[in-house]
Amino acid sequence: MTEVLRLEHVSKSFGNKEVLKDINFHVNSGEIIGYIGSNGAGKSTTIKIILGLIDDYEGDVYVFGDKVKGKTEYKRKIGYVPEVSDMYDNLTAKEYIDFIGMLYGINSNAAVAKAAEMMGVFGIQGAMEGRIHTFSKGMRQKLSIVAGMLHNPDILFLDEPLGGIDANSVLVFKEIIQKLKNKGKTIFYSSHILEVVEKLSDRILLINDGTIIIDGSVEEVMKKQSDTSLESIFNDVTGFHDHEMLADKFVDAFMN
Ligand SMILES: Nc1ncnc2c1ncn2[C@@H]1O[C@H](COP(=O)(O)OP(=O)(O)OP(=O)(O)O)[C@@H](O)[C@H]1O
Repeated sequence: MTEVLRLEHVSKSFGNKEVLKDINFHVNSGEIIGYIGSNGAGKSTTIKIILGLIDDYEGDVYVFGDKVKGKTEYKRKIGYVPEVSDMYDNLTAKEYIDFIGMLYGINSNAAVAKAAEMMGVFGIQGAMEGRIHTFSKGMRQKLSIVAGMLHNPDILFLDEPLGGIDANSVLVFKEIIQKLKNKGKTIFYSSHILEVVEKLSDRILLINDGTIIIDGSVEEVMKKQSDTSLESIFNDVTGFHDHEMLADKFVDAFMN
């Protein structure tokens, strides 16, 4: 097993708001990491720092042992499927894939042929000539997945990747993740759908208010917390027990 990613004492503030507070973890090849936390906990900020989209942070990020601050070459080893993709809506899928291929130095015909095969797996091969602004939410997300994986990255960051994707393609996607793991790829999976995270992940990283409060295998974490599901662990460690009261409050307001 090779160490592919390490964060050492990473902290980040926006103005006087401390969003990440001394984050430390490392990840090995072939691991599927479920990165979870409440809204605003700091998940996307962590991922953006690793991707080099935010570079004014404290501490260090290492990818394959090299410090990445200020560097770009390492980005070829990383794939990113964002939660909301900034696609160029007026392009066709083919033009978009061509553009992504160009960014990674993949020849146009090879990029389009590879994408067509991957899109076919998700049942959207017919969309290649369509303009992205005409796509459904799920079609956009499938194209985003294909685009993020086109360059055969070693580490894949998936931020809520299943949004809008139909149940059959979700099944295929979960299999793909397992098979990529078996090929030694590392998957960093961030999602609020905890049933999926629980099933997919080898290891859970739970960030709360900018601090990693859980780091361990799903079994270890459940044993330690004496809980039976990731959802109840999440509720417990984030100190949330008010769902019934809050639902009553909402319904009361609704009925008034
Ligand atoms: N560019 C920015 N400027 C100011 N504050 C920011 C910026 N980006 C993020 N934040 C703040 O940092 C905190 C963490 O945000 P982040 O997007 O990392 O959370 P998250 O865990 O990904 O949340 P979610 O689950 O809702 O996607 C939030 O309070 C957010 O308002």
